Amino acid sequence: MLIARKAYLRIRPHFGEEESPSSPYLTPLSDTSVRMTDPQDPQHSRSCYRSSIVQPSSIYTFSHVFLPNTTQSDFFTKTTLPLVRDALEGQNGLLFTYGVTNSGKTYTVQGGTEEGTAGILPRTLDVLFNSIEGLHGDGKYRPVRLHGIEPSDPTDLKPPQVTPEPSLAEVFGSLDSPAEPEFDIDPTIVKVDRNYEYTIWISYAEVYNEKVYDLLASVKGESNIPEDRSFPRPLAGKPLLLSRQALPLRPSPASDGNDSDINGKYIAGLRQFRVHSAFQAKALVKLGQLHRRVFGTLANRESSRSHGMVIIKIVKGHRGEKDDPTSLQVSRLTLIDLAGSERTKHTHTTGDRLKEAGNINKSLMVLGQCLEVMRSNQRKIALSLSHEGIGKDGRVDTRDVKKGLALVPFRHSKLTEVLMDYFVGDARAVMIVNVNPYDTGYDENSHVMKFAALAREVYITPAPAPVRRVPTIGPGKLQGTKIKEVGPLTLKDPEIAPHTSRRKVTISIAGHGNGKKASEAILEVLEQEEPADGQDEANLSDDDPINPLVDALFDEVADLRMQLFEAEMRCAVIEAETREEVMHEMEERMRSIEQMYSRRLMAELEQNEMKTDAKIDMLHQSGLFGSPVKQSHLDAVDVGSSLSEEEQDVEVSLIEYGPAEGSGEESDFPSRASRSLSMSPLAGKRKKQNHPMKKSIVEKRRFIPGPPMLPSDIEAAQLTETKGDDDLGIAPIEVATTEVGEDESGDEYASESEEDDWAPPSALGNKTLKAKANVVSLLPEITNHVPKSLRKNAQVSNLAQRMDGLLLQAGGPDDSVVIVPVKQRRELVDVDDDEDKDGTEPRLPIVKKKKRQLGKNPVVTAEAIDMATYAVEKRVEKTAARTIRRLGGN
Ligand SMILES: Nc1ncnc2c1ncn2[C@@H]1O[C@H](COP(=O)(O)OP(=O)(O)OP(=O)(O)O)[C@@H](O)[C@H]1O
Repeated sequence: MLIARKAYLRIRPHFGEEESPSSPYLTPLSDTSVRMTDPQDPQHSRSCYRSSIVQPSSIYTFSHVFLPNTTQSDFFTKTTLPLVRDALEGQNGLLFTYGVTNSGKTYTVQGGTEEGTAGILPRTLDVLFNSIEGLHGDGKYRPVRLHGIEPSDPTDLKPPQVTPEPSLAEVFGSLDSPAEPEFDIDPTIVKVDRNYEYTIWISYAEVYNEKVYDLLASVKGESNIPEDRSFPRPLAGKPLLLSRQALPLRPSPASDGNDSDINGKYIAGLRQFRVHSAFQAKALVKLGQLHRRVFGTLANRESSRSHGMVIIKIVKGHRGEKDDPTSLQVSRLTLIDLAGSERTKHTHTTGDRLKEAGNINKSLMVLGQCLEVMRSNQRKIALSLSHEGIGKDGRVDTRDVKKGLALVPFRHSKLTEVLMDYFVGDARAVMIVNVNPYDTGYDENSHVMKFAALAREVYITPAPAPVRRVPTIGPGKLQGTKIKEVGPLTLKDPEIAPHTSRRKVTISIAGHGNGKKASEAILEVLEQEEPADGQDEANLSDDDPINPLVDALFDEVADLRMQLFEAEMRCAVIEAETREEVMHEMEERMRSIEQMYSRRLMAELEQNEMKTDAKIDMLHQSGLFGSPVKQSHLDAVDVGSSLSEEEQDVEVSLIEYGPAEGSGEESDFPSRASRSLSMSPLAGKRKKQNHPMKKSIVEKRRFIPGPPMLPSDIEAAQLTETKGDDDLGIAPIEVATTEVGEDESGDEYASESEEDDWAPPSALGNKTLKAKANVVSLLPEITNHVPKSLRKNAQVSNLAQRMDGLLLQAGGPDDSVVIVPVKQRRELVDVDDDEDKDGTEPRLPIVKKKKRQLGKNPVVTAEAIDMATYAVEKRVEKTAARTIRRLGGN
C-alpha cells in the first residue's frame, strides 16, 4: 500500500513590534490550500525587473494549513501524534520542519517558554512515557546503528546523568539545578499493546557544514572551571576550549537484518542514552540544545544554522519472550529542526558564513533533488504498472522498470545520507512548512512552498520494522569485535590534531525569568574532522567489506561530488550575479532612454514656444497686433544680462492667452502661461534660461499708429495697463530695446510717478493734436530713410506707404504717443537710440511702459493669433501682387 507523505503548512502569527509590509502575502483559501501573492510594494515596485522567476501569484495545497492562532497542542495532535503512535507500534517515522529563518521552526519543534507552548518534541516525549507507563523493559539489549540490537553495556543500564558532560553545563550553571517546573506536560496517552515492554533511547545529532556532530557527546574543556563559579567564567581572559569531533557515516550492515534493498547509513559513534522518564529525556535534549548553540555560528547566533536531529529509538519486546532477543523490535522516530532555507545571495554572506550557507543550501538543495528524483521514479513505476500487457505473460517485469529508474542522489549531502533510510525504507515522513507571511522574503518563501509541493508528491512504502536476529554474545561485543567505547576525544589525540578548526564563540544565556541571572562566556570551539576510514575500524562489523579499491573509488566519487557541487555553486552564484547585472544594465538603459526622450520633448516644446513667439512678433511687426511685442529680432543690442524677476513677469504676461487667475473671466483656452508653467517640462526652467528671445527687455515703449485693431489686439491692449490705450483704441507697441534695469532718471519702468504722468482720455484732446503735428513733422525725415533707389520712384514710395497702412493717428496720452508704420518705426527706433546715446533729445518721445501686471486680461488667444497670421499673410500676398503688377507696368 502506498501512503502519501504529509506536508503541513504552519503560518506564523505577526507580532506588533515587527516591521512588515501592511498585508500578508499568504491568504488561506481553505483548510488545505493557500494563495501566495507577490506583495506589490508601490515604493519598490520593480516587478517587471525581478530577477526571480517566481510567479506573482500561486495556489499551494497541503495536507492541512494551520492558521496563526493554532495552539501548540492542536498542532501536535494533528501532525505528530500519529507518528508517535506508529513508533510505539514499531513503525519508523521522520518529521522535519522546513522554512526560512524566523518562520517558527524552532518554536514548532521545541516550543516557547510560556505555559502551553511546549513544542512537538517535548510533547512527543511526554506522550511516549505517558503511554508506556508501567511497561518499561529491563534494557538488557540496546539498539545499535540503524536496525541492530546488541546486549547493553552495564554502564548503559545506569540511569544517565542529566549532565553527562559537565563542562558546558557548569560554565553556564543552566543544568545544575533541577529542570524547570513541569507545568507544560502533554497528558495525551496512546493505547499500546500491554503485552510488550518498551525501552526508550535518545540521541541528538546535528549536521553542520556538511559534518555530523553528536550534541550529547562529551565536550572536554582544556581550561579548568574556576572554583568560584560566579559569572563570568572562565576568567583571566582565557577562553574555555571545547572540542568535538565530526562523526562518520557508515553503511548499515546487512547483518543487522535490514530487509531493504538499499542499506541506509548510520552515524558511527553517535551516543545514545536510555531514558526512564520524559523528565530525563527533556534534560538531555536541553543539554543538546545548549551544545548546539555553543557550536553554532558566531555572527547569527539566534538563527539555527545547523540541522538538529533528535533520534528517539524504541526497543519493544514481548513480555513472554523477555530473554529472546530475536523478538525485539526497534523503531526510530527522528524529529529534525532544519536550518533556515534562505539563500546565499540574499544573506550577503562571505567567508566562513558563505561556506556555511552554501552547505545549508547544499543539503536542502540535495534534499529537494532527492525528492524530485523519487517522484519521477515513482511516476515511472506507476506508469509501467498501469500499462497492461507488458512482458511475455502480460505482466510488468518490475526488474526492467527498476533498471530504468534514476539514481536518487542521497549521497550528495550529509543530511540526505542520514535520512536516506527513511526515504527508501520503511518510514512515514511528515514535513512541516513554516512560513511567516509578513516576512519580506517572498521569493524565499515561495521556494519553500514549491519544495513542499514537491515533497508532498513523493510516496513511500511503509513496512513494519523487522524483527532482529541478535547475536548471543557478551556485553560490549558484537560478533567478536570489541565495541570501542564512545568517549570524548581530546586535543592530545595525535590522530585528530591535524584536522581542526577553531572559532571563538561568545555565548550568553538569559535567565528565562526563572530567577537565574544571565550567563555569558567566551569559549573557543575546536571542531575536528571525522576520523579517516581506518580509525574507527572497530566500529564496523566484520561483515563490512574492506576493499581498498572500493575505498579509493569512494574517495574519488566524493572528490568529484565535491567538485561538482562547487561548480554548481559557482554557477548558481554567477547566474545570480549575471541576472543582477543584466537587471541593472537594463535599468540604466531605460533611464538613459527616458532622459533622451525627455530632452527631445523639452527641445520640441522650446522650439514650439519659439515659433509661437516668432509668430506673435511677426504679428506685431505687421501692425496687426496691438500689444507690446518682444523685439528680440529687432533688437540691435543684446543686453546679455539675466532677467530680473519683474522683467520675467512681463515676459510671462506677454504670452498669456487665457483669462488670468482671479479675473473671473471664462475662457475655452487654457492660459498659455499656466500651460507653460505647469505642463511643459520647460516650466520654471524658462525663467532660469537666458533665452535669446527673452534677453531683450523693453526699456522704453512707444505708441505707434498701426492698422485697425483686431478684437484680440484690443484685449491685449487692455493688458498693457496704459489707461489711455483702452479709451483711445491704440495698441501700445514696444519698439525700442535698451539696457535692462533703470531708465536714465534711475526710476524703475513701472514707477508710480510714471503712472501719474498719464492723463485721462478726456483731457487728451490738445495733446492728441500736438502729437499729430509731431508725426506729420517727422514725415520728411521718415522719407529720408527710404532707400534712394525707391525714393526716386514716387509710385513705389506711395505704394510702400499704403502697404504699411500709413495712417497717422494721434492717440497717445501725450505728445510722445504716435502710431507709425512698421518700417518707419524701425527707423525711428534706430534714430532714437542713436540720439539717446549722443545725449540729445530724441525726436520721438518715449513712453515708459508701465510694468505689465500678471493675472489681468488675456493678451491674445491662439485663435486670434491664427486669425491675425492669416490676415497678415493675405495682406502681404495682396500687396505683393499689386506691387509686382505695378512695377511690371512701369
Ligand atoms: N506559532 C507561533 N506562535 C507564537 N510565536 C511564534 C510562533 N512561531 C514562531 N514564533 C516566535 O517567532 C520567533 C521566531 O521563531 P523561531 O525561532 O522558531 O524561528 P526559526 O524558523 O526557528 O528561525 P531560525 O531558523 O533562525 O532558528 C520566536 O520568537 C518564536 O517564539
